[in-house]
Amino acid sequence: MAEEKPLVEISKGLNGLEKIVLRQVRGSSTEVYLYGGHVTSWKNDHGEELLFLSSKAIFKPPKPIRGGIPICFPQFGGHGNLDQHGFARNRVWSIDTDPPPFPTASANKAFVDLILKPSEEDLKIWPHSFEFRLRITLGPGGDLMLTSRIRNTDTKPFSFTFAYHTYFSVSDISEVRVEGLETLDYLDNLKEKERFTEQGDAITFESEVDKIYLSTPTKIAILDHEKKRTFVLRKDGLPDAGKFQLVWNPWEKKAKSMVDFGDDEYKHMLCVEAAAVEKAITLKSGEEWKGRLELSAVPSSYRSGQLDPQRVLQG
Ligand SMILES: O=P(O)(O)OC[C@H]1O[C@@H](O)[C@H](O)[C@@H](O)[C@@H]1O
Repeated sequence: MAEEKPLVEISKGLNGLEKIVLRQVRGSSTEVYLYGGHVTSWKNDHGEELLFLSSKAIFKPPKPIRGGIPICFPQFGGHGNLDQHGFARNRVWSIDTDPPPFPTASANKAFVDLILKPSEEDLKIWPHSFEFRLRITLGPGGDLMLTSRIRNTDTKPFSFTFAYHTYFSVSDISEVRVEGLETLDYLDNLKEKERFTEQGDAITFESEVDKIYLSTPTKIAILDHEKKRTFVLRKDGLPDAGKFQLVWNPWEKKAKSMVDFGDDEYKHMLCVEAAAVEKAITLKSGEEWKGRLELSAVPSSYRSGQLDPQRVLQG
């Protein structure tokens, strides 16, 4: 019998938008829309969804998709003249059929390479030529990796901010802890970016949160007690970017004000975003920046004390 191989399929998604489905032999899968270069689904070997996608998400340009992993580029949030979070998340990307060599081995991995180049219209609002290559990889064990390679193809330098705006699916936000950010300094977006220091143990949630943590470690864990699941987030090669981590949950009031978000859905999501925000990245002509995010979901028996979160962080 032929050996089973990971699969890469192109199909039509919602509203006829093109999507790519990556499947691993043990059952994990991920879906990526060309619209936004946007990962909308990531399932483990048991077919359980690991990312949050709003039931009210609007899969129609120019509205970005609510949930999954939006790519914020060339501007994070309102830090500039562009629309919130830049335009990469609401442009149609292409499949990159001839990507430059990739340093890591691809054996047994399912992956797809996407590319975004600015259109004439984009150049009017952000006058810099670039090539943004995004590789999305599903490892044999179901780990999801996103690698961004952004090249300045212009004659002049440019600067940008960036984020992987990852929406995780959680059973109940009040049962969730984030480990790895405790005792760090953060800027509070809800208090005009005033700087505070996180006190005490792991981060828990009981109201709206919109914080930019500074000088964060390369590994962070999200513990979902009810689901007995721990997400481990690793970021590599994000030299400056790796120092920032955003944590966002709109909570009840803001949720109600968002057209593409269910009133109660804030209970089932948490955004923990690897980002380059406070200090923009500058690329000279011909230079390339690379930022990688790796996500894994492991069963945790944290409640019964079998899994020490510190081991997850340091291991
Ligand atoms: O509604 P958007 O544009 O997708 O943004 C969602 C949120 O994204 C977060 O990253 C920001 O810190 C929040 O301030 C913002 O509300």
